[in-house]
This record gives sequence, C-alpha cells and structure tokens, in this order.
Amino acid sequence: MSFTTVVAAPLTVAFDVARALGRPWPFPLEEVESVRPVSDLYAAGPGRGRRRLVHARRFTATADGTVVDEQVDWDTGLPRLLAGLLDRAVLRRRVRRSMRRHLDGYAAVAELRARDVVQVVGAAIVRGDAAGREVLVAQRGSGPLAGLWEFPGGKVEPGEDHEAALVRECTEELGVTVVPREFLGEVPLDGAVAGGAPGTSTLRVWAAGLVAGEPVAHEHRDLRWVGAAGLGTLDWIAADRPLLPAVRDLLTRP
Ligand SMILES: Nc1nc2c([nH]c(=O)n2[C@H]2C[C@H](O)[C@@H](COP(=O)(O)OP(=O)(O)OP(=O)(O)O)O2)c(=O)[nH]1
Repeated sequence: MSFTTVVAAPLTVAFDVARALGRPWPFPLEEVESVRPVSDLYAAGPGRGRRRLVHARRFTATADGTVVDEQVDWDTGLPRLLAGLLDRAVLRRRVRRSMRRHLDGYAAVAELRARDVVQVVGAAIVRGDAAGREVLVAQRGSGPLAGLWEFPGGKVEPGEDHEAALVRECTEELGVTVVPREFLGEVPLDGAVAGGAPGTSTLRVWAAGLVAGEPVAHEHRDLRWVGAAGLGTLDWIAADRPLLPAVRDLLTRP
C-alpha cells in the first residue's frame, strides 16, 4: 500500500521528525537501510507463522516542502486465499487507518519543528538563451568558508516565505531584483547555521531570472558569470556540489 504526504518542512527536518516519531505498528521494526535525509527502510519478521511487514519511506525536496512517499507491504503467512480474504476484510482498512492518523500528527509536528531551524536559500541566476547560458556564482569574502564559491542567498528569517527570502537576499547582496523560476533542489548543510545543530539546516536552491539591475558584489569578494563547462572548475563549498548537475542541466537544456 502506498501513501504520499507533503510536509511543510525541509528535508532534514522531515526526515529527523519521521525518525523520532517512528511508525504506527504495535510491534517493533528493525532498520534494514537508512540514508539520511532521503530514505529509510524498516522491517519486522518473519515472525510467528512467517508474518512479515516492510515499511519504506522516501523523502523528496520540492518547492513546497518535502514529499514523503511510503510503501507498506505485508505477508500474513497464511495460505493465499485466506490471506486475500483477511486483507480485504480487515488488514488494508486497519493499515490505512493507522497510517492516516500517524501521518496527520507527523505533518503537524514536522511543520512546527521546521520553525526552530534556520534554513538557507540560494539563487542560480541565469542569463542568456539556448545558444549560450551562464549562471552567476559568488565567492565568499569572510568567515570559515571565505574564498569558496556559492550561490548568492542567505538565511530565511522566521516566518518568511523561502522565495521571498531569496528575492530579499539578492537585493541586499547584489543590488538586483530577481524572480524565482524553478526549484532546483535541496542539500543538507554540515556546519552549524545561526547556532543550530550541525546538519539540521539545508540549502534550497532556485533557478532565478534577473528582472532589474546589474549584480554588484556588496558582500562577496568576487562575482562571476560561468557557463556549464566552467561550473565544475570552481572551488565550491562542498555542500553545494550535489546541486551542480541540476544547474548544469539548466544551462545546457535546449
Ligand atoms: N548563501 C549561501 N550560503 C551557503 C551556501 N552553501 C552553504 O553551505 N552556505 C552556508 C554558509 C552559511 O553558513 C549559510 C548562509 O549564511 P549567510 O551568512 O550567507 O546568510 P545571511 O546572508 O543571512 O547572513 P547574515 O545576515 O546572518 O550575516 O549557509 C550557498 O551556496 N549560498
């Protein structure tokens, strides 16, 4: 059986809250495989009478938050005909009811928890057309990451919409007006952001268009427009690297 929930929280928060709440089954499950913050797989059994339950979750970042896709499969260990009857008469309904109650609580807790974690947004500002596109990259001027390249952006303020934060940061840092066009992806940040625990914040990046102004480095050491070939040659903040294929795709798509 499949379930899909949209949680108004970034990946790490959605994943960590899901782990803390566990699953709605009245017996313990064992971890089979977990990859924070993208997936986990737990199973119970085979137990008495070869009963078995497998519960897999996949967490995907989207512009609106995290989509959690869950798959619950079970085997009662009964002969096929009997098992089919039991499934139809009782089990499917019971599983659906347990999951629905669990997921409603989960979504609410994750949304609340997200308010306590400072998140970072970044803009992949693109210029040009199919004949040749470039993205604006910025070199940090101070702090522990000084000298490394990043996407212009910064921390989302409490209660602020993520895309609004992106527009505000680009105005403050570059003196330009941008419009977010497409969500590109999200990665966990290893370091502490604004005093938060390391690994709880994420960087969420949007492709953006320039609608007014020419970028000026108000806070960065340097700014550069680079094409797809130049992207990989820069000394990026390590956390940003998994986002580069999506940016490259943006620059090379027809
Ligand atoms: N803007 C940006 N920050 C990134 C990227 N990758 C990455 O790890 N970070 C980290 C560095 C910082 O710890 C944090 C962003 O903080 P910031 O100092 O730029 O934020 P801000 O503009 O709101 O700064 P401030 O007003 O609090 O000084 O995210 C990236 O590509 N862009």
